[in-house]
Amino acid sequence: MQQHSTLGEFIIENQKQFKYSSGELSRLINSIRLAAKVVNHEVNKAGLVDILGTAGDTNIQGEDQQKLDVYANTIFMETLTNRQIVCGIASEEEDDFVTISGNDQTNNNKYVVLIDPLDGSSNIDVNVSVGTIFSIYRRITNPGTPVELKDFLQEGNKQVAAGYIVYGTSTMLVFTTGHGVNGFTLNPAIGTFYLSHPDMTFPKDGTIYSINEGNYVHFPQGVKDYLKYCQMEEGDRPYTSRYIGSLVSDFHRNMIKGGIYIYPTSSKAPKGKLRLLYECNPIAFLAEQAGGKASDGYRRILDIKPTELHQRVPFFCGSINMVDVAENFMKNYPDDANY
Ligand SMILES: O=P(O)(O)OC[C@H]1O[C@](O)(COP(=O)(O)O)[C@@H](O)[C@@H]1O
Ligand SMILES: [Mg+2]
Ligand SMILES: [Mg+2]
Repeated sequence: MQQHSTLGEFIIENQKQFKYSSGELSRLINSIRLAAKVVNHEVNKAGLVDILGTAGDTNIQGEDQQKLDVYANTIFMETLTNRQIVCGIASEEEDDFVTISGNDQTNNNKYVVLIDPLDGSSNIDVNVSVGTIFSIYRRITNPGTPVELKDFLQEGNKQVAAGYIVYGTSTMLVFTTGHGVNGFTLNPAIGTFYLSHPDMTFPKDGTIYSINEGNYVHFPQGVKDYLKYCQMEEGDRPYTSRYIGSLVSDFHRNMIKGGIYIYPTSSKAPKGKLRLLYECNPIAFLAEQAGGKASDGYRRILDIKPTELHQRVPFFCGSINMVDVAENFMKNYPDDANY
């Protein structure tokens, strides 16, 4: 007999904790749960169906869209649109934000969602775990009026909820509404998410670092110095290098075991690679809610004022003591703070 509470039960039990709890946020998280199950079903049989490889188009960031990027985007967009629970959606795979309006062209809903439908796209074809990342804000324009860009360009510290789904050895949905972080594992036999990881907490320290060292020559000096520190024979070092190449999966492992993930600027990617609004902000919110830390090497990610929908920022995220040490190396090169 299943002892764990289900995600549905957890949402009902904790709804009163949700900011402005009127049931709308619960319905929204429930819809994300539904879309996650549909995408999970397709991910699991990738290789048997025509879902591998590129879709033939590029997104606004010039990346070749994978078929699963497009599929996951369609499922999340349709699921959230059809249920009339959001007033706008921004996605990695959509050039501009999408306004969801009712039959009367207005929308009285309070929330906007920003989403990375499929994270870790380079791993889809090689059967390595991938994910979905979501971030939820309360709109700042008045309900009933058209949604505007400013509803999406809010600082990360204004998020009302954020989370990810990892499609790995098991499928998990991990999220926060600002009251800690909880993880739910999908029981594929009955299609139900169960609370398997209550109150997830980032170990203050760890011995894992995650970075694409293939870009080493392009890294800022502060990052090179930190990597040398990680690899020195001293105390609990050298640390172990682990890099899956899916932000969600690397973050998930580091949150459980302790570790740091870094995607810095480089001469190839002057502003870094990861997108502030639907990758860094939601992951940073989760990290902080679990007792970890997230910055761009200098500033708290959640305090960065966004200026563009698809803007990129450098990302340092993980165990608080490890991020502190990495930042101390970056501080030696203050000019690199102006990326
Ligand atoms: O291959 P690289 O340059 O190391 O980049 C890997 C990083 O890029 C990403 O794949 C970017 O996300 P998308 O796959 O959603 O575009 C991260 O998940 C991952 O951490
Ligand atoms: Mg991504
Ligand atoms: Mg993506």
